[in-house]
Amino acid sequence: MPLYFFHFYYMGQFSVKDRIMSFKYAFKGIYFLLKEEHNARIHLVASLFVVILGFYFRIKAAEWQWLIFSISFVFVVEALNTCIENLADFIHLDQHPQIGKIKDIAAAAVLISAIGAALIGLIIFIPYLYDLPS
Ligand SMILES: Nc1ncnc2c1ncn2[C@@H]1O[C@H](COP(=O)(O)OP(=O)(O)OP(=O)(O)O)[C@@H](O)[C@H]1O
Repeated sequence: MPLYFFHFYYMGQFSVKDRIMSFKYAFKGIYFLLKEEHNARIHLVASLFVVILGFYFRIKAAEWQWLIFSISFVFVVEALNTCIENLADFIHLDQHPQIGKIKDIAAAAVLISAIGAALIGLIIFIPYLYDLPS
């Protein structure tokens, strides 16, 4: 019997219903993120503003690609940061220097992604704002 047969056997039956449910859970995750994380809401407002600006200046396809990538990247990092914070609180609700360090490093990841996104935004929009060749 080929090895991959056992692999698929142990994975269980493929189910369209289960796949649809996994989408539902993921959307629930987006709902939790926007409901509980103020930073995610700020990012949403900033993203909408930048998208409106993109349409206003009719930016190029390659510029949209960078914009979409940086917007989604910050959301991804924010979601992972929220997971880490929730897990840390679940494991150890009391104050602990190690938990503090873990949360600080997770917050650093969000900050780094946000700085990167802001720089990409500036590189795209400054030429449009000052009518420079982009
Ligand atoms: N259990 C803990 N032990 C030690 N320090 C902690 C603990 N919980 C939080 N801290 C410190 O407080 C900071 C803020 O933690 P908190 O969980 O409030 O995140 P937050 O500021 O609400 O983050 P976000 O804005 O992403 O929701 C952490 O980065 C960490 O330095």
